[in-house]
Amino acid sequence: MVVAKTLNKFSRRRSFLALTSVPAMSTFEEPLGSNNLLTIGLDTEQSFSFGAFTGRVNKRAGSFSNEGGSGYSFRSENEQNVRKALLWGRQANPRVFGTISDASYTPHCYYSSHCNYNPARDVKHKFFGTIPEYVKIVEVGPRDGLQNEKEIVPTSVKVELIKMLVSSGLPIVEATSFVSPKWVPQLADAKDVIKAIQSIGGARFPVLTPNLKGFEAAIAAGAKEVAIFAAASESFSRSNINCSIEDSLARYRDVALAARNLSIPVRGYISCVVGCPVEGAVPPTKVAYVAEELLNMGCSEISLGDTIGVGTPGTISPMLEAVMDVVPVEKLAVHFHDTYAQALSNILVSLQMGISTVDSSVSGLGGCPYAKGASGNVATEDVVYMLNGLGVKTNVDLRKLMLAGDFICKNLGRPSGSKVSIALCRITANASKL
Ligand SMILES: CC(C)(COP(=O)([O-])OP(=O)([O-])OC[C@H]1O[C@@H](n2cnc3c(N)ncnc32)[C@H](O)[C@@H]1OP(=O)([O-])[O-])[C@@H](O)C(=O)NCCC(=O)NCCSC(=O)C[C@@](C)(O)CC(=O)[O-]
Repeated sequence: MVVAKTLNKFSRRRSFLALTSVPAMSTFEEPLGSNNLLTIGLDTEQSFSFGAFTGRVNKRAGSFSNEGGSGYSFRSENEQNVRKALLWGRQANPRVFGTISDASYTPHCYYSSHCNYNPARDVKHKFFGTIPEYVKIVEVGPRDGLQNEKEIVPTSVKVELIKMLVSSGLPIVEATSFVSPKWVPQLADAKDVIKAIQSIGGARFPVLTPNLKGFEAAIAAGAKEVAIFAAASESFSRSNINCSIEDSLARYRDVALAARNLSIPVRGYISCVVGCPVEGAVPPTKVAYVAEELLNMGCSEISLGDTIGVGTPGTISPMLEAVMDVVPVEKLAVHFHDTYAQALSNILVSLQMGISTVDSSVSGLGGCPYAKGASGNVATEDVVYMLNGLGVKTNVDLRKLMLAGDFICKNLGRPSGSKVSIALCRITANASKL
């Protein structure tokens, strides 16, 4: 009810960007949007290749035979059978925690379809017409994702991860934090990380700075953007940064002023925007208060963090509504942890309310050291998949992103926290058995 009311209000108040065109599904890892389901089978010829094997699709059986010997690819005149073989074949197969390699998960593995007439567009417009055409994804894996890791991740691995994330098309990769190494030992190499990524072009690399000391160290190392992090809960503020909300805002005013003098953009975070591990529910008015303070001190963007992942669309939407009364929607970002599997629903409702910046972490890495029980951030792969399904542009290449996820998961010795990544690895493994 609250959500519906909120959305109606937004529909009336804002001139939303309509999704006038739906991009053709160009790769088989793309989700099936409603438009595709209704227009399946429109193509005349499809091809699918995996390295060096060539086979032919048996239309009736939905399988294919090797015809090229040395090759590994197949071509079909009938999209429907290929799609069935690839997309539904996974259901019959056992659970596979496949790993991705350049050879098996290859850029030249493709599957195309073109939709000429799309009767689903009206439906899409009705329910999703308020969603922005482009969403900026802020990748927080190297910072939020790793800060809680017990085993120290080598600097070289962090740097390689950042490179891979940038090469997937992510425009912003939060690289590290200039915080006390006694508090967050994992990020004690912040200076080295920033120095090592200086030559990487094509993305921005903000870093967290809790005070002037951190800010000065970050700038000296070569950081060109910083983020400050307040909380909407008094208890969390004290456990995270060892001071009250008011004291933190005073510190951050100093940081923001120093940043302005150097023309350094400052992002502001607010943690515990709907719930706090100590205090429980957090009222939207408190979040709005901190957001306004951060805006007034000069933050160019304010990221609203559901640190312990307890929010649902029912609590996220009134919180957003309160914040939007004091901060322009284009300056807001959402930052959801997925503890209760609510993150994608919360992102969807945020997009419907006009938010166009979403934080996420590759492979769902993460958790705050000062929020007991908080699990990882929403996985970037899952966010990209959902946005692809909605026809929203991100400019992120899902395959390259999955390679980055695979790289860091192997280094951490654990499976991916991205459901999309796990599912697509299964498809790849199945396809390679065909
Ligand atoms: C904020 C402080 C520094 C206060 O820490 P403190 O102990 O209150 O500070 P202090 O001023 O008393 O200094 C104590 C020692 O720390 C040093 N120090 C002081 N500042 C720095 C600095 N910048 N860099 C390096 N060293 C520093 C300082 O020099 C001194 O060293 P000593 O004399 O004992 O050798 C500390 O509490 C801290 O570092 N906390 C880390 C908090 C953190 O990183 N939390 C995780 C990130 S926030 C988050 O994850 C939430 C978010 C953003 O993702 C959104 C969401 O999910 O909701």
